Amino acid sequence: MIEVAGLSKTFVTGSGRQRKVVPAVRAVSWKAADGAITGLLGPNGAGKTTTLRMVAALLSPDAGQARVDGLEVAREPQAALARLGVLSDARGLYPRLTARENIVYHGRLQGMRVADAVARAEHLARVLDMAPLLDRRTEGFSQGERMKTALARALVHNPPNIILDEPTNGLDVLATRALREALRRLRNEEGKCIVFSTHIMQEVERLCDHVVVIARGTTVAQGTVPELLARTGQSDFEEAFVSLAFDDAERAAAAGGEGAR
Ligand SMILES: Nc1ncnc2c1ncn2[C@@H]1O[C@H](COP(=O)(O)OP(=O)(O)OP(=O)(O)O)[C@@H](O)[C@H]1O
Repeated sequence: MIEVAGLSKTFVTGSGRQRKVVPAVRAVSWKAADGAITGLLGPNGAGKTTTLRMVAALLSPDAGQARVDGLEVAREPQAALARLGVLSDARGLYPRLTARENIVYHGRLQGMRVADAVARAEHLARVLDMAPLLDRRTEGFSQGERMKTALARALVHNPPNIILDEPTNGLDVLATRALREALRRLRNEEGKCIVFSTHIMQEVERLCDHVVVIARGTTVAQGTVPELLARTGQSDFEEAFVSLAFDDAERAAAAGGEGAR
């Protein structure tokens, strides 16, 4: 289970007249259950990546906590990360190593024995339907092949929790479907707690058991897709999202832009 409570982060860039204060995440709170897929849905710049980076101990929060299976990430990062798989958008594979070597190497970094990491790579190759890739160098892999390899690498230590930052970025329709299928399997067969960020409504509708809508750095709504539809009185999820995530001025500006084209 992943739990975020009152999480906040402000970035300060530049100095003097160039000084800018960006409140990226403001008191964000949500819970992601085991055996469920939770989607963080928000427009560009809403604070999704910053939130997930705090969950992954890559950034420290100014206030609030992120907990992984009850372990506070900022206080016990190693124990929390042992229970967390992280797939960031930078896939960061070693091109000269095969997919198997990339996965096993990551397992070694996680403190696994070689034999265990090798066995786990084989298992994940079956679950993620990527066995033919295992002995190829990752140099030249397609986006979808890279994504599968990176996902296997993130899962090598068999973490009960997984976070993925915009995992379908750059994937074509078949690779996106394959990823969705893989995430469903990890939820249904292994009971994982899965959290992913996206700004794509269809992905959320097709995949998510729970949706957290983030806008302007804060949580504006959460629930199932039918609950969010009922709450906004909409039958179309895109309309529901727009009414939750944008204020009147933003909606009017977007409508003006559409009319002008
Ligand atoms: N290292 C940083 N320094 C300064 N500002 C930052 C930094 N990282 C993020 N921000 C700002 O924080 C805000 C939230 O960014 P974030 O990347 O978390 O949004 P996001 O919801 O993931 O957006 P997207 O869907 O566009 O990736 C943005 O205004 C962004 O410019």
